[in-house]
Amino acid sequence: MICHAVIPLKPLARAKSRLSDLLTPEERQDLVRSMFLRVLGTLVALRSSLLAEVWVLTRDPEVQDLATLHGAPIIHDQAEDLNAALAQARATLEDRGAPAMLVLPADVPLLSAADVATMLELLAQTDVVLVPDRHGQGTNALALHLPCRLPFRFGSDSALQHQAAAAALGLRCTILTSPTLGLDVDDAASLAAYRGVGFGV
Ligand SMILES: Nc1nc2c(ncn2[C@@H]2O[C@H](COP(=O)(O)OP(=O)(O)OP(=O)(O)O)[C@@H](O)[C@H]2O)c(=O)[nH]1
Ligand SMILES: C=C(OP(=O)(O)O)C(=O)O
Repeated sequence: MICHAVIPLKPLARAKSRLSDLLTPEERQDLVRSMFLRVLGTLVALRSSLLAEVWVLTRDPEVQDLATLHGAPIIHDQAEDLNAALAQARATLEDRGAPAMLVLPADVPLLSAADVATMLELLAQTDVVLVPDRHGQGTNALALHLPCRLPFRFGSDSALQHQAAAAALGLRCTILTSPTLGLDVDDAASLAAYRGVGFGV
């Protein structure tokens, strides 16, 4: 399954606001930048094998420069929020005839090549693959065949929201739990877990 990965990233200066009590603005930006580069590095290493392309969805000029340094094309985020930005990115991929889309946020730094391979293996047998966060509530990754009408429902309880939206469209949704991809760093506990494995500011 040749797939296009999309990494959405909001402006660094606004990222990880939930960590503002713990980290200074500079520490937050360093954390987000380092996590993004880990995710980007993992994915660009899979181009020409599992992935046809790795796109970075952002409006932040620094993030665009980092993506370009890694040979990743930009989708300039012109939307109001994450779900609208992902819909914009999906339209771009569909216009290019991409057969599948893999959404991987920039805050899942333990992402492994095996995670990507497993998601794409599962996608060959289903309509949607969803990786929930470690609590089973958020959505840490989503793989779709294109074209696809599934609405993006990132936000609170998004794992259930995406499953319900898939069911409403008659789409089969396969859940993949992963100890690596299941960790998104967005609060004190997940930051401690990330630091516990030897990373993170
Ligand atoms: N391009 C783009 N990416 C976004 C947008 N909103 C969130 N993201 C990214 O989507 C991923 C998951 O979002 P969150 O977990 O909410 O991350 P966050 O917004 O930095 O965290 P908080 O500010 O604490 O809510 C992260 O990589 C964000 O940078 C958006 O409007 N546009
Ligand atoms: C946007 C999401 O991430 P978080 O829950 O970390 O905000 C989500 O899981 O839908």
